[in-house]
Amino acid sequence: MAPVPNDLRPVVISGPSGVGKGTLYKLLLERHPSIFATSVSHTTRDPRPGETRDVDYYYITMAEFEKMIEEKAFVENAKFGGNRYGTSKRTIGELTASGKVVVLDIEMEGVKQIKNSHIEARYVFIAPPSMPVLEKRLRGRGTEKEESIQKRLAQARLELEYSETPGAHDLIIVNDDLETAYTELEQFVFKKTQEQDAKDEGAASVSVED
Ligand SMILES: Nc1ncnc2c1ncn2[C@@H]1O[C@H](COP(=O)(O)OP(=O)(O)OP(=O)(O)O)[C@@H](O)[C@H]1O
Repeated sequence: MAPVPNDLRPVVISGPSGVGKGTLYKLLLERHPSIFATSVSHTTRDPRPGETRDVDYYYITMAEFEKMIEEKAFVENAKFGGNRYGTSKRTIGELTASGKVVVLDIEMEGVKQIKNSHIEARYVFIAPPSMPVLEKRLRGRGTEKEESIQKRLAQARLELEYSETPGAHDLIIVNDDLETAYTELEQFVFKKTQEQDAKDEGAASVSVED
């Protein structure tokens, strides 16, 4: 039977491009589909062939997007190639209220925004074993041109620097061996909160006295 998580706070996964965030994120959702959920983002870009409205994205106009920013409806939002993307507080709130643990795959600026939005969340940073290994994975994936690889490696250095800021993340996982990294992630997300630990200890001592 699938374990039940004690902590429903969203899990924000970040780390440099090519480090394996997407791979770890997908494993978590595949192995525990009834526990974890992805949050559907809002975007101003048009749907691509094969995408489904309200499943892949909530497609909205630029005016609607700007209104949502004004209303502080997003925990984070970003612009890529002229299009805007955002994660809404409401989407996260509804999923959490339905008992799911929301997992977010977010880049560094988004992580900083989520922290400023003051939502309760847990922050996991995925680090590469080394820069040469990261470069090898980026090249091995075969999805990037040379210029894009260099850009991603430069950004990776900034992300690694940020990960060294005390308190920036609750956990840093070095993704060397995939299954080992996955186990660390799983253990972290199923960990009890300190309050639950204290409550359980209290309950245990009562039963001992009984
Ligand atoms: N522990 C690992 N050992 C070896 N290869 C790995 C490991 N984890 C992931 N990979 C491989 O590294 C490549 C990059 O992984 P992935 O696409 O998940 O990275 P990402 O961090 O999500 O990148 P992006 O932010 O660009 O989407 C993939 O080809 C993946 O199969």
